[in-house]
Amino acid sequence: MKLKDRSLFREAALVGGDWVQASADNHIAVDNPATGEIIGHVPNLGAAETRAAIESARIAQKGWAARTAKDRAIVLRKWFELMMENKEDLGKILTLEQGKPLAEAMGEIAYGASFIEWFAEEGRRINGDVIPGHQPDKRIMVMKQPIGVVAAITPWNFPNAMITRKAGPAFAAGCAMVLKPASQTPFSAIAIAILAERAGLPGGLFSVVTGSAREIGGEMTANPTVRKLTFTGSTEVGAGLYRQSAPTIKKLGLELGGNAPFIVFDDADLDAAVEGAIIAKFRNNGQTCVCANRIYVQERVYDAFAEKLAGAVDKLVTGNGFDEGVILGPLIDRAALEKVEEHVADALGKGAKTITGGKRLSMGNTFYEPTVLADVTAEMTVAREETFGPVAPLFRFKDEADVIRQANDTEFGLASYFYAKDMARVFRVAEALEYGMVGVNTGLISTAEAPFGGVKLSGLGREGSRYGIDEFLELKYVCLGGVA
Ligand SMILES: NC(=O)C1=CN([C@@H]2O[C@H](COP(=O)(O)OP(=O)(O)OC[C@H]3O[C@@H](n4cnc5c(N)ncnc54)[C@H](O)[C@@H]3O)[C@@H](O)[C@H]2O)C=CC1
Ligand SMILES: O=C(O)[C@H](O)CS(=O)(=O)O
Repeated sequence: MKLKDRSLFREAALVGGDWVQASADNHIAVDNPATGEIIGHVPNLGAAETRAAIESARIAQKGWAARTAKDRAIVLRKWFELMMENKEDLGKILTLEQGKPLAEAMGEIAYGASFIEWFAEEGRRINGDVIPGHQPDKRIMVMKQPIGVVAAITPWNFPNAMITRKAGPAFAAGCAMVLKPASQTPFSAIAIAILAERAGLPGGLFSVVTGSAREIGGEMTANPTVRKLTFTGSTEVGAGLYRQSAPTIKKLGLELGGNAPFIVFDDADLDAAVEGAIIAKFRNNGQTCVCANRIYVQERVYDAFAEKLAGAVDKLVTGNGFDEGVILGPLIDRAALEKVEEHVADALGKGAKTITGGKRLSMGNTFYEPTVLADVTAEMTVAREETFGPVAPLFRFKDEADVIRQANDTEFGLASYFYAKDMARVFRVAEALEYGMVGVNTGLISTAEAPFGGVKLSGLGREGSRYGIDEFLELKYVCLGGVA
């Protein structure tokens, strides 16, 4: 991997303003999911280093919160500019450790940086209220203040954007952050921490602690100095962190698993629906929490849609993310590929048919053909569990009532999508879907301007938009008496 700025690839963690190098006898190896080769090592840290990072954060946060919103915005704007100036290097580091094609990785850098840009602006509009008093001599004020020290735990599938979607509002609100990135993809986090230092973020305000998830998470959830925990990842882990945070009553942000329905009504523009399904299903090789996990097609257009979708899927090239023309990279690891194989085998065993794809590729242990399955039913595992891979299962439905029932038959509620032209239907279906987000005639909804998040087992809170900064603020009510 050739970088313009080699210093952005650093085998070290950032603990309270100090860089801790990976040692030969206590490190975590990081591999390239496309080839299996080791690309570097990071320190295997635990509770003691996490405690130190939290204490440094507590101290640094006081000074940071005392600065004006404009001062904080200037530093964040500089951080955004440095990310964009170094987009190619950051993209290469991301492709190397996560596998997505370089163009998609650079797209993630721009998407991730957009949260820093957005919240640099939002941070200057954290306004309170002055409310008419309830008695002649009283005046009521409402202040919004930073919650303080924030702990963040992020996943491997978006190693840049899932961090900046939290760090942007946290720092804009005047908070400090201690981050544990996914062990599969730490170098993207380290690289943006280097740029944060260059942008002028004070030492100790932002730590990146690599190592034992259980130990680091255990300290983050138990330490009373941490007033907010923000997590993106699986529902299972999120529920555990929720339990662990209860004794210290922390504010929680949970962006968890999904099981998105993608519905094609018989009045849909089928070519547009195919284009949307390709994005919603195969972005990041199907490894996003908002990926279409179930595709419902109304009976009258089922065969036409299935044929068009299979034709588009056959054009998707799978391979190493650094190779020209590759659209789909590897899955993150062998276990992810085996989960995809299990889902396909279960569906075929219960009567589904393969239209295209359906087996692993010989180029390595993490590559799987983009796949379309027909005649999928609710009894199959793919209907209930997130596949997190390049498999598009097609279900049939009769009418609106039938598909709303099927689409809502899940304990998840993150993203949902449907294609239809009739405006009355668009309102009826958007209102009936039990999800935090609904894409209408589009398969790509994620943007810094909009509130991202889910309901039910998909999590708590929203990230991005003007709502996202409230997650890092506390309201203070001040009652002024004696105002005669
Ligand atoms: N709602 C959303 O925005 C997103 C949800 N996800 C969900 O996450 C899953 C895939 O991502 P993974 O990284 O495999 O999820 P994961 O939940 O295994 O890991 C996520 C993060 O949690 C850490 N972690 C794991 N066990 C922990 C513990 N006991 N204590 C503290 N930290 C722990 C991991 O090291 C990683 O940093 C899928 O279910 C996907 O839907 C992933 C990305 C975004
Ligand atoms: O799945 C995730 O990790 C992200 O939330 C996906 S998105 O923000 O790029 O839609």
